[in-house]
Amino acid sequence: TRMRVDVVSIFPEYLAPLDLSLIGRARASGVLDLAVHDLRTWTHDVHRTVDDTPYGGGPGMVMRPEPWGEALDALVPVGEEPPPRLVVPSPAGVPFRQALAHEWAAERHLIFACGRYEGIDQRVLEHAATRMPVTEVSLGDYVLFGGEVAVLVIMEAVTRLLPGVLGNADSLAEESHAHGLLEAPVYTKPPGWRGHDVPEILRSGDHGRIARWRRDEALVRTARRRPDMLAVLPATELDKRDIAA
Ligand SMILES: N#Cc1c(-c2ccc3ccn(Cc4cccnc4)c3c2)n[nH]c1N
Repeated sequence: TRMRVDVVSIFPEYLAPLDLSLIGRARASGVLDLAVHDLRTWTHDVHRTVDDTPYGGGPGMVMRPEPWGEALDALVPVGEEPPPRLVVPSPAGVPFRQALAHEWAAERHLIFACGRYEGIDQRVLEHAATRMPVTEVSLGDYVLFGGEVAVLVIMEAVTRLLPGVLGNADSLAEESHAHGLLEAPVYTKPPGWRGHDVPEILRSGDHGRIARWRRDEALVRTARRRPDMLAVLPATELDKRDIAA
Protein backbone atom coordinates (compact mmCIF):
# COMPACT_ATOMS: atom_id res chain seq x y z
CA THR A 1 0.00 0.00 0.00
CA ARG A 2 1.28 3.41 -0.92
CA MET A 3 -0.57 5.43 1.69
CA ARG A 4 -2.28 4.76 5.01
CA VAL A 5 -4.89 7.21 6.24
CA ASP A 6 -6.55 7.25 9.68
CA VAL A 7 -9.44 9.60 10.41
CA VAL A 8 -10.68 10.21 13.97
CA SER A 9 -14.09 11.83 14.51
CA ILE A 10 -17.08 11.78 16.88
CA PHE A 11 -19.21 11.52 13.70
CA PRO A 12 -17.46 8.67 11.80
CA GLU A 13 -20.55 8.21 9.62
CA TYR A 14 -19.80 11.68 8.16
CA LEU A 15 -16.81 10.09 6.43
CA ALA A 16 -18.92 7.37 4.72
CA PRO A 17 -18.58 9.10 1.30
CA LEU A 18 -14.91 8.07 1.39
CA ASP A 19 -16.12 4.57 0.49
CA LEU A 20 -17.51 5.79 -2.83
CA SER A 21 -16.21 6.23 -6.39
CA LEU A 22 -12.59 7.32 -6.93
CA ILE A 23 -11.58 7.00 -3.33
CA GLY A 24 -13.41 3.66 -3.07
CA ARG A 25 -11.49 2.54 -6.15
CA ALA A 26 -8.16 3.72 -4.71
CA ARG A 27 -8.87 1.63 -1.64
CA ALA A 28 -9.92 -1.39 -3.72
CA SER A 29 -6.77 -1.10 -5.85
CA GLY A 30 -4.69 -1.18 -2.70
CA VAL A 31 -3.06 2.22 -3.25
CA LEU A 32 -4.91 3.67 -0.25
CA ASP A 33 -5.55 2.03 3.10
CA LEU A 34 -8.19 4.09 4.97
CA ALA A 35 -9.61 3.58 8.45
CA VAL A 36 -12.18 5.82 10.18
CA HIS A 37 -12.27 5.74 13.99
CA ASP A 38 -14.81 6.98 16.54
CA LEU A 39 -13.02 9.18 19.10
CA ARG A 40 -15.34 7.83 21.79
CA THR A 41 -13.49 4.50 21.48
CA TRP A 42 -10.90 6.19 23.70
CA THR A 43 -13.27 7.44 26.40
CA HIS A 44 -13.86 5.40 29.55
CA ASP A 45 -16.71 7.09 31.39
CA VAL A 46 -20.27 5.91 31.14
CA HIS A 47 -21.27 9.00 29.13
CA ARG A 48 -18.24 8.69 26.82
CA THR A 49 -17.45 12.39 27.39
CA VAL A 50 -15.29 14.12 24.78
CA ASP A 51 -15.86 17.79 25.66
CA ASP A 52 -15.69 20.16 28.62
CA THR A 53 -16.05 23.88 29.40
CA PRO A 54 -13.33 26.24 28.13
CA TYR A 55 -10.67 27.59 30.54
CA GLY A 56 -10.85 31.37 30.45
CA GLY A 57 -14.58 31.23 29.85
CA GLY A 58 -16.37 31.94 26.58
CA PRO A 59 -19.14 30.22 24.68
CA GLY A 60 -19.33 26.56 23.72
CA MET A 61 -17.22 23.58 24.71
CA VAL A 62 -13.69 22.37 24.02
CA MET A 63 -12.63 18.81 23.15
CA ARG A 64 -10.80 17.17 26.07
CA PRO A 65 -7.14 16.18 25.51
CA GLU A 66 -7.21 12.68 27.07
CA PRO A 67 -9.28 10.84 24.42
CA TRP A 68 -7.22 12.44 21.62
CA GLY A 69 -3.96 11.51 23.34
CA GLU A 70 -5.03 7.88 23.64
CA ALA A 71 -6.33 7.82 20.06
CA LEU A 72 -3.01 9.08 18.69
CA ASP A 73 -1.07 6.67 20.92
CA ALA A 74 -3.11 3.84 19.37
CA LEU A 75 -2.69 5.03 15.77
CA VAL A 76 1.04 5.80 15.79
CA PRO A 77 3.11 2.62 16.31
CA VAL A 78 6.08 3.48 18.54
CA GLY A 79 9.11 4.26 16.41
CA GLU A 80 7.13 4.43 13.15
CA GLU A 81 9.57 5.76 10.54
CA PRO A 82 8.90 8.09 8.85
CA PRO A 83 6.37 9.36 11.40
CA PRO A 84 2.83 10.06 10.17
CA ARG A 85 1.69 13.61 9.51
CA LEU A 86 -1.14 14.79 11.75
CA VAL A 87 -3.56 17.04 9.83
CA VAL A 88 -6.00 19.06 11.92
CA PRO A 89 -8.65 21.06 10.05
CA SER A 90 -9.24 24.36 11.86
CA PRO A 91 -10.56 27.86 11.13
CA ALA A 92 -7.15 29.04 12.37
CA GLY A 93 -5.22 26.79 9.99
CA VAL A 94 -2.96 27.57 7.05
CA PRO A 95 -4.86 27.75 3.73
CA PHE A 96 -5.31 24.37 2.04
CA ARG A 97 -4.08 24.72 -1.54
CA GLN A 98 -3.08 22.37 -4.35
CA ALA A 99 0.58 22.60 -3.27
CA LEU A 100 -0.31 21.04 0.09
CA ALA A 101 -2.34 18.34 -1.68
CA HIS A 102 0.79 17.44 -3.68
CA GLU A 103 2.98 17.42 -0.56
CA TRP A 104 0.56 15.22 1.37
CA ALA A 105 0.10 12.81 -1.57
CA ALA A 106 3.76 11.87 -1.02
CA GLU A 107 3.25 10.95 2.65
CA ARG A 108 3.25 7.30 3.75
CA HIS A 109 0.78 7.87 6.60
CA LEU A 110 -1.69 10.68 7.29
CA ILE A 111 -3.81 11.02 10.42
CA PHE A 112 -6.76 13.44 10.35
CA ALA A 113 -8.15 14.78 13.64
CA CYS A 114 -11.69 16.06 13.15
CA GLY A 115 -12.55 18.66 15.76
CA ARG A 116 -16.03 19.79 16.77
CA TYR A 117 -17.41 22.30 19.30
CA GLU A 118 -14.94 25.23 19.63
CA GLY A 119 -12.00 23.03 18.75
CA ILE A 120 -9.51 20.61 20.31
CA ASP A 121 -7.45 21.43 23.46
CA GLN A 122 -4.28 22.95 21.98
CA ARG A 123 -2.05 20.69 24.13
CA VAL A 124 -3.09 17.74 21.93
CA LEU A 125 -1.34 19.39 18.96
CA GLU A 126 1.59 20.55 21.08
CA HIS A 127 2.17 17.04 22.43
CA ALA A 128 1.70 15.39 19.02
CA ALA A 129 4.28 17.78 17.55
CA THR A 130 6.94 16.17 19.79
CA ARG A 131 6.42 12.90 17.84
CA MET A 132 5.27 13.85 14.33
CA PRO A 133 4.77 16.80 11.97
CA VAL A 134 1.47 18.54 12.72
CA THR A 135 -0.39 20.89 10.36
CA GLU A 136 -3.46 22.93 11.23
CA VAL A 137 -5.19 23.59 7.91
CA SER A 138 -8.18 25.68 6.82
CA LEU A 139 -10.35 25.21 3.72
CA GLY A 140 -11.16 28.89 3.52
CA ASP A 141 -12.53 31.98 5.21
CA TYR A 142 -15.92 30.68 6.24
CA VAL A 143 -16.99 28.91 9.41
CA LEU A 144 -17.96 25.23 9.54
CA PHE A 145 -19.27 23.13 12.43
CA GLY A 146 -16.31 20.78 12.42
CA GLY A 147 -13.43 19.21 10.56
CA GLU A 148 -15.20 16.30 8.86
CA VAL A 149 -16.18 18.03 5.61
CA ALA A 150 -12.66 19.45 5.40
CA VAL A 151 -11.27 15.91 5.56
CA LEU A 152 -13.60 14.86 2.72
CA VAL A 153 -12.28 17.75 0.60
CA ILE A 154 -8.63 17.15 1.49
CA MET A 155 -8.95 13.40 0.93
CA GLU A 156 -10.43 13.98 -2.55
CA ALA A 157 -7.68 16.45 -3.50
CA VAL A 158 -4.91 14.16 -2.19
CA THR A 159 -6.27 10.80 -3.39
CA ARG A 160 -6.70 11.95 -6.98
CA LEU A 161 -2.94 12.66 -7.07
CA LEU A 162 -2.01 9.10 -6.04
CA PRO A 163 -0.59 6.94 -8.85
CA GLY A 164 -3.20 4.97 -10.79
CA VAL A 165 -6.18 6.75 -9.26
CA LEU A 166 -7.01 9.07 -12.16
CA GLY A 167 -7.90 7.28 -15.40
CA ASN A 168 -6.17 9.48 -17.92
CA ALA A 169 -3.23 11.39 -16.48
CA ASP A 170 -3.75 14.11 -19.08
CA SER A 171 -6.65 15.55 -17.12
CA LEU A 172 -4.13 16.19 -14.37
CA ALA A 173 -2.01 18.26 -16.73
CA GLU A 174 -4.97 20.38 -17.87
CA GLU A 175 -6.43 20.92 -14.44
CA SER A 176 -6.96 24.38 -13.01
CA HIS A 177 -4.15 25.76 -10.91
CA ALA A 178 -1.70 23.50 -12.74
CA HIS A 179 -0.73 26.24 -15.25
CA GLY A 180 -1.61 28.97 -12.78
CA LEU A 181 -4.82 29.92 -14.57
CA LEU A 182 -8.47 29.00 -14.26
CA GLU A 183 -9.83 26.37 -16.63
CA ALA A 184 -11.27 27.38 -20.00
CA PRO A 185 -14.98 26.56 -20.54
CA VAL A 186 -15.81 23.03 -21.70
CA TYR A 187 -18.47 21.80 -24.14
CA THR A 188 -19.82 18.54 -25.54
CA LYS A 189 -22.62 17.39 -27.90
CA PRO A 190 -25.10 18.57 -29.09
CA PRO A 191 -23.47 21.42 -31.13
CA GLY A 192 -26.62 23.51 -30.65
CA TRP A 193 -28.69 23.41 -27.48
CA ARG A 194 -31.63 25.67 -26.57
CA GLY A 195 -30.30 28.28 -28.97
CA HIS A 196 -26.78 28.18 -27.53
CA ASP A 197 -24.07 26.95 -29.90
CA VAL A 198 -20.66 25.49 -29.14
CA PRO A 199 -17.92 28.01 -30.13
CA GLU A 200 -17.17 27.21 -33.78
CA ILE A 201 -13.43 27.05 -33.23
CA LEU A 202 -13.76 23.99 -30.98
CA ARG A 203 -15.32 22.08 -33.85
CA SER A 204 -12.74 23.28 -36.40
CA GLY A 205 -10.17 20.55 -35.79
CA ASP A 206 -7.45 23.23 -35.84
CA HIS A 207 -5.66 22.16 -32.67
CA GLY A 208 -3.21 25.06 -32.67
CA ARG A 209 -5.99 27.62 -32.79
CA ILE A 210 -8.02 25.63 -30.27
CA ALA A 211 -5.11 25.65 -27.80
CA ARG A 212 -4.75 29.42 -28.27
CA TRP A 213 -8.49 29.98 -27.86
CA ARG A 214 -8.48 27.97 -24.61
CA ARG A 215 -5.52 29.88 -23.22
CA ASP A 216 -7.16 33.22 -24.08
CA GLU A 217 -10.40 32.12 -22.43
CA ALA A 218 -8.47 30.95 -19.37
CA LEU A 219 -6.65 34.28 -19.13
CA VAL A 220 -9.84 36.34 -19.53
CA ARG A 221 -11.65 34.26 -16.92
CA THR A 222 -8.74 34.48 -14.53
CA ALA A 223 -8.44 38.25 -15.00
CA ARG A 224 -12.15 38.65 -14.29
CA ARG A 225 -12.59 36.16 -11.44
CA ARG A 226 -9.20 35.75 -9.83
CA PRO A 227 -6.99 38.76 -10.56
CA ASP A 228 -4.95 37.68 -7.53
CA MET A 229 -3.79 34.64 -9.50
CA LEU A 230 -2.50 36.79 -12.34
CA ALA A 231 -0.46 38.91 -9.96
CA VAL A 232 1.76 35.89 -9.23
CA LEU A 233 2.19 34.61 -12.79
CA PRO A 234 5.75 34.80 -14.10
CA ALA A 235 5.94 37.81 -16.44
CA THR A 236 6.76 35.56 -19.40
CA GLU A 237 3.25 34.07 -19.19
CA LEU A 238 1.68 37.51 -19.43
CA ASP A 239 4.02 38.72 -22.19
CA LYS A 240 3.21 35.60 -24.23
CA ARG A 241 -0.37 36.81 -24.51
CA ASP A 242 0.65 40.47 -24.67
CA ILE A 243 -2.16 41.30 -22.27
CA ALA A 244 0.25 42.92 -19.84
CA ALA A 245 -1.61 46.12 -18.98
N1 LIG B 1 -10.84 23.31 7.90
C1 LIG B 1 -11.63 24.08 8.29
C2 LIG B 1 -12.61 25.02 8.70
C3 LIG B 1 -13.41 25.08 9.85
C4 LIG B 1 -13.45 24.21 11.04
C5 LIG B 1 -12.59 23.12 11.16
C6 LIG B 1 -12.58 22.36 12.31
C7 LIG B 1 -13.43 22.69 13.36
C8 LIG B 1 -13.63 22.14 14.66
C9 LIG B 1 -14.63 22.90 15.27
N2 LIG B 1 -15.03 23.87 14.40
C10 LIG B 1 -16.07 24.83 14.69
C11 LIG B 1 -15.45 26.14 15.04
C12 LIG B 1 -14.36 26.21 15.87
C13 LIG B 1 -13.86 27.49 16.19
C14 LIG B 1 -14.44 28.61 15.67
N3 LIG B 1 -15.48 28.50 14.83
C15 LIG B 1 -15.97 27.29 14.53
C16 LIG B 1 -14.32 23.77 13.24
C17 LIG B 1 -14.33 24.54 12.08
N4 LIG B 1 -14.21 26.17 9.75
N5 LIG B 1 -13.93 26.80 8.59
C18 LIG B 1 -12.97 26.14 7.92
N6 LIG B 1 -12.43 26.50 6.71
